[in-house]
This record gives sequence, structure tokens and C-alpha cells, in this order.
Amino acid sequence: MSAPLTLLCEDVPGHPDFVHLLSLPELDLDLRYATRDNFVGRAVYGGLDCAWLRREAATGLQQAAAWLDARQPGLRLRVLDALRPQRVQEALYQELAGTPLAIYLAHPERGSIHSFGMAVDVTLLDAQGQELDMGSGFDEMDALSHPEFEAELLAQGRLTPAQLQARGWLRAAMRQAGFHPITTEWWHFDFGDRTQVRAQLPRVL
Ligand SMILES: C[C@@H](N)C(=O)N[C@H](C)C(=O)O
Ligand SMILES: [Zn+2]
Repeated sequence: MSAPLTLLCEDVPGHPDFVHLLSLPELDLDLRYATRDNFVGRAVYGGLDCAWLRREAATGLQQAAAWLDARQPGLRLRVLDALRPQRVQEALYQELAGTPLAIYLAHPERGSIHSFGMAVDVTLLDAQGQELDMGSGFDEMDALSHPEFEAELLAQGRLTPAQLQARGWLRAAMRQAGFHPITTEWWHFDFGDRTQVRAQLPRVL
């Protein structure tokens, strides 16, 4: 029997394929779309609990945290977004639709990997709990945030070696745990094969 193609966000709690991120003490959580501290300027989860990931992605995040702790003690992962139900992706997309900034969001028809509980937005905290300087902020929709331009931005003096080193630690930790970065956002990582995720896993509505 094939897996159901959709799942209501309200049915995620207690679902065996999902893990609540508060059950993983090695992670710091600051889900920005649950607050007004995001590019929309208002809370967009609408009261939904979005601190969930599919079990395989959650295990990957734990592996990334352990890898980091072994190499850079004191550095921690801060999760900025995890499961993002389809209705939230649609609300975010509406904010940018028809503008050049729409490239920074997956089109809701195609679906964000976040909506399958298989993507995370993450940054790093230092031993004092301060976010590392990554050269641009979360959801700063600008060339400065694009990993694809980092070498050029460094040569131009628009990113510093320390900022690139911080991004490098984040990317190395996530990659070795099975996450894949994207070219336009240093903070975004998809777990596993995106094509398979879209074809085989239920989208959370
Ligand atoms: C908007 C940004 N935080 C994000 O997650 N973008 C990716 C590409 C997405 O929409 O899946
Ligand atoms: Zn993301």
C-alpha cells in the first residue's frame, strides 16, 4: 500500500514518523515564524505547533550536533524553522508573490521540503548563546546570503574569512549528517533526496 500523500498538521503530534524538537536537548529552538521576528513581521504559524521533523531528519540533526560538539565544543545548532505546513508556505509565498524575492521560497504548488518535515533552517550559537556572525541574517534575501557567491563576496571584502568559517562549520556539520545545502540561503538544508521526498512522503497541510 502506498503512503498517504497528505497529513494534517493537527495529526502530527503522536504520529510515529515525527519527532518533537523539544525532546532533543542538544538543540536550541528559536522558531522565527512563530514570532514577529521574521520577514513578514507577524507570527505566521497561527497557533500551530511546528517544532517537528520527520524522524530521519531529526536523527540527522542530532548527528550534526554531536559532530560539531566533538570538533568545536561550545558551538550549538539553533533551529530557526523546521516543519512548515503547506498553509504556512502558502501564506509566506503570498507575501513575496510577483516580486523578485519570490525566488527565496519554494512555490507552494511544487512544495517546500519543510512541508514534509524534511528541511530545517539553522544557525550556530557560541558558548555564550550568541548567534555566530554569518555575514547576513536569517531570511536576508540578498546575494550576501547565497553560498554560491561566497568566493566572490570574500574577494570583494563583503564577507570576511571569519563569517565564511562560521558558515563552513555549519555546512560541514549538516552535510556529514545527510543534509544538503541550497545555493541561495546559507541557513537552509534539505535532508535526503528532494525528489524522493516530494514523490514518496506525505505533505503536511
Ligand atoms: C524562506 C526560507 N526560510 C526558506 O525556507 N526557503 C526555502 C527555499 C523553502 O521555501 O523551502
Ligand atoms: Zn528553509
